[in-house]
Amino acid sequence: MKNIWQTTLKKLEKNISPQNFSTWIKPINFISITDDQVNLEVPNKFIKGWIKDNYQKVIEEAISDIGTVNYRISISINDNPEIREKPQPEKQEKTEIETNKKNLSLKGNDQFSNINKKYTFESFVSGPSNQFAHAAAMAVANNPATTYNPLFIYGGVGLGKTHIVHAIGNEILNKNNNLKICYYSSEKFTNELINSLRHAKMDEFRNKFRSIDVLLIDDIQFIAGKKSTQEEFFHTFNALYESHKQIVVTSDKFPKEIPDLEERLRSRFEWGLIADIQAPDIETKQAILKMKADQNNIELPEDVSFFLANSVISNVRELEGYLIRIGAFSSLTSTPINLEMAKNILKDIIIEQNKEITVENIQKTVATHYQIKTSDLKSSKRLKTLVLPRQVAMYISRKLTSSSYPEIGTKFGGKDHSTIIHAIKKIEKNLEEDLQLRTTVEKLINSIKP
Ligand SMILES: Nc1ncnc2c1ncn2[C@@H]1O[C@H](COP(=O)(O)OP(=O)(O)OP(=O)(O)O)[C@@H](O)[C@H]1O
Repeated sequence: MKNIWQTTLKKLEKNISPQNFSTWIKPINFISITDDQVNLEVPNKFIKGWIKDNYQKVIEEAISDIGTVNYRISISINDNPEIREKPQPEKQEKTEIETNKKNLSLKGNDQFSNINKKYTFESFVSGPSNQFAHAAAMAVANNPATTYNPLFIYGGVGLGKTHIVHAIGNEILNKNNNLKICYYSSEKFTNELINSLRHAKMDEFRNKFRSIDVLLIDDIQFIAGKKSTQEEFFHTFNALYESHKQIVVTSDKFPKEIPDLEERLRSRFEWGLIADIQAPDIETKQAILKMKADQNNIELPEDVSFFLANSVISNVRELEGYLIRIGAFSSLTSTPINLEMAKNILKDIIIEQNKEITVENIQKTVATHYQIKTSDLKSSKRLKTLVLPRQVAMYISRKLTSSSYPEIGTKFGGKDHSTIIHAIKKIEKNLEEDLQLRTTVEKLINSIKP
């Protein structure tokens, strides 16, 4: 019977992206088949819900295809983490420091954790754009180091990554104040490493980081290109992972998109769960505004909230900044907030609603994202690192502007219209299969659209 499941897995692997396959399908345990029912087991409620919503039909079809029976699946939960197949960390050479597990620097959570009490799950508004990351973060906070390790959260600037990471820390601390939780930006990690190197205090540094129960590292993209930081972080990661400690990492990019990041680190980030945060929709932005207004005792009329939510494309920090500005003006002048006042205060800073979308703007945005020159997009160089951005830029140009294929061709250095059609078809096809590309293109489109 287990053979049926093995064959099903092979079929599913062909039809589901590797990322989704390893996140959702791999944790499934086959239990038994009774009549037309296949009994499966998963480690927690979150995975069960996700599979039911997204993969139940695909799995049922894949199993039913094998024989003549139309199977249904039944999923139960086994919350014993041992049943979950986990990738085994590569064996790491032990340094003398790693074998010395003495706790030299950790004396108590409060002086060490750097957790911002303000950022909690209660003060985090969940909506379609961040639902997945939010649910994954809650799962980690409820059961650290059992299911999703590491948890890798990525998303654009000001979309709540730091908030959610602190929320994990606060939630864990609320439940178990004895755990050593440590929040660090990757910049701070680097600085501390440099100082420790300079002052010959590497033993202390290592002991400190390797005696943590939950390590929260924010903005990991900043260690890109820094060889010794990556090296040290790699060993810290391994030491913690091997001792079943929770690691949470945030980044502004998907692991594969972080330039100059060592492959061995990149692959470790992909061991656990990768969850993204997208730009919030209008409703979520308004809900965030309401929460922030309440927190700051600001009376925010509905039309002003709508105006703000509409004016800020994605960055929640920016949204919050505008709200505080209007609130401050209202309080200093003792006048209630209204739409005219809000428009007046923000007239110089708010992004114009009708910002024109042009092929040139699209080229600039895409080139910045991929860290290449706009002239490379217009060139005919066939380097792999240029071909994809070029095709993405062509695809978005066609999608967001009314330019014809020949017009787009002209703006891309005089290319034939058939080249543009080919590029667009290629991207359309890849978008169906490649989650990472889909996320990138969605992010680019969101940042280009006013
Ligand atoms: N869903 C949300 N609910 C409530 N507040 C939010 C939400 N998303 C973002 N914020 C708020 O927006 C501000 C910026 O968020 P945060 O610093 O977490 O963003 P970030 O993604 O870490 O940004 P960066 O990329 O610059 O590091 C914070 O004040 C945070 O509380």
